[in-house]
Amino acid sequence: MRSELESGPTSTNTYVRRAVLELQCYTWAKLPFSTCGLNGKKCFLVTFPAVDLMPRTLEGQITMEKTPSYFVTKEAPARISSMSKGTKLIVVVRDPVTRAISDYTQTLSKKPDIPTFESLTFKNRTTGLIDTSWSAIQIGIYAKHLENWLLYFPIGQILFVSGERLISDPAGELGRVQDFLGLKRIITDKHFYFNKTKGFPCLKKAEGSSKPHCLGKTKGRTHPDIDQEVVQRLRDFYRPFNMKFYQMTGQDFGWD
Ligand SMILES: Nc1ncnc2c1ncn2[C@@H]1O[C@H](COP(=O)(O)OS(=O)(=O)O)[C@@H](OP(=O)(O)O)[C@H]1O
Repeated sequence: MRSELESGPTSTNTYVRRAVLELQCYTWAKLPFSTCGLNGKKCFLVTFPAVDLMPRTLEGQITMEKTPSYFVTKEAPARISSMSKGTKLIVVVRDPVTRAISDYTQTLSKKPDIPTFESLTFKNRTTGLIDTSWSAIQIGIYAKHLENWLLYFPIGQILFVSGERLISDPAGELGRVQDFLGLKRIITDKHFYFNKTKGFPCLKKAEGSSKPHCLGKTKGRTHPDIDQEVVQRLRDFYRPFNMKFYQMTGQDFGWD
């Protein structure tokens, strides 16, 4: 079985699915590698007994699975590697400060009573000590998570997609994804238009339809205003980790 795993915005998955339109594409958007206690293929099959019933991935087909939390799940690399060492991994990353605020905004939309972003950020506001145990902060330490993956996968088997460029140059970024997956470049500039109201690119035509397709209502939520001193403190906190991440991936994401 040849499989690809993707961690990051759901819509990237949608775009990739369009890129593999001519191929058969299965998507299992569940958590087989992060939630069950067993290893590798066994773990996958326990969570997905139906996998046995599915046709095998044949030449010319791609099997995809998409779960954002894999990238930060300690057990995921070993489990995935033990199921299929050749799995290609795609991770969408964005500025960790914006990511933290976005994460907080999403939680706030579900639980309006949570404390402020500023109070959750610090262990001690006076000393400026950041609370790295808060998941919104912890997830953005990409270099640390990547170290864990590199114990099981070579760096060339992981593609890092820039969340920022996915907005400013979707076709360019999707071009990299198509190349990485060994696909013909089907998705190009002509498939997108920029929707100013949404602030995101949209597909001119949705899959199997003649109508445009934009991101859903829950994407691109307005972020709350955060105290600029706190934002600066977070920028300082992430800088060394970002630099290490650029070094490890050989890509400058331009987050400073
Ligand atoms: N295509 C594309 N390009 C750039 N950015 C994108 C894209 N799709 C989703 N997003 C942004 O990613 C944030 C989380 O999105 P998702 O809800 O899809 O992620 S998740 O799969 O639920 O984790 C969310 O961030 P916020 O805008 O801060 O809420 C999305 O807007």
